[in-house]
Amino acid sequence: MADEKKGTIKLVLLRHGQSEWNLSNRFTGWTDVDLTEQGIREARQAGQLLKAEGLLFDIAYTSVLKRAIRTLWLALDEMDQMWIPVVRDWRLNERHYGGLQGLNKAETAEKYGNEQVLVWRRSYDVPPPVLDANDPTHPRFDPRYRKVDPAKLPSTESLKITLERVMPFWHECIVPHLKKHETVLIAAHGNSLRALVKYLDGISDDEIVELNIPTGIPLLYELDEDLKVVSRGYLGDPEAAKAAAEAVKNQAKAK
Ligand SMILES: O=C(O)[C@@H](CO)OP(=O)(O)O
Repeated sequence: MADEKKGTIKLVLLRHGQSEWNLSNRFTGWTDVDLTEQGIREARQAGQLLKAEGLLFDIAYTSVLKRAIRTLWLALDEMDQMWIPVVRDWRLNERHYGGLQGLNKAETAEKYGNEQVLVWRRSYDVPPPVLDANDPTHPRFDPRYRKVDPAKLPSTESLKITLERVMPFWHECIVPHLKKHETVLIAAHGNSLRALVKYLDGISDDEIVELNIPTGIPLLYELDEDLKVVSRGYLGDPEAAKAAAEAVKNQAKAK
């Protein structure tokens, strides 16, 4: 239900709650791990914050990975809005982490150095090492992607490559709803959301290195008619959001 036509347009970006591989500190990417107990609590708390904000969503979008899908369900459940239309699309998936998927982040930093790992994790256009196309975990063997053009299925992705698949989905599928003044919720992942935030906030390729998105804290945008950002901010305690983003940043440091 559109908010008053003259008011700002509301968009919420929500990173999934803590996943099993966030807990074990492993590069996750397209690996379909579930939420931990803490992740479930985070998703429910996110729903409570959205409820307290009085948001009534018209449509929600998520990836085809269960940590984001379940986060969306739990948040919608808290708001008693499980009835809204939900679109799942692979283009909102986490960035594909290539050959790093499954490796422990701190151990990888010990082996290759903090700087190399920072480049792999946060540089704009340097992709991590590729995942062998014959590796059984390659997306081309996963039935959920059977209708995706195999040429589009990644073996690794930089943030730039991620952005290049997220943005067409944004323009084709999400923008038309925002233009109708609908209130939109996107439950996705650290790096697919970094790509969107980079675009919305006009963050440069260099500055994006510093941006980390915490799990399970809704980021509310208010947009004008041209979908330019009027305001943005995490719901709830701003200090908690800052501390959680700092913790994400420090996950991949050698001990
Ligand atoms: O492992 C991943 O897929 C992502 C998100 O958890 O990690 P990072 O924050 O290191 O990009």
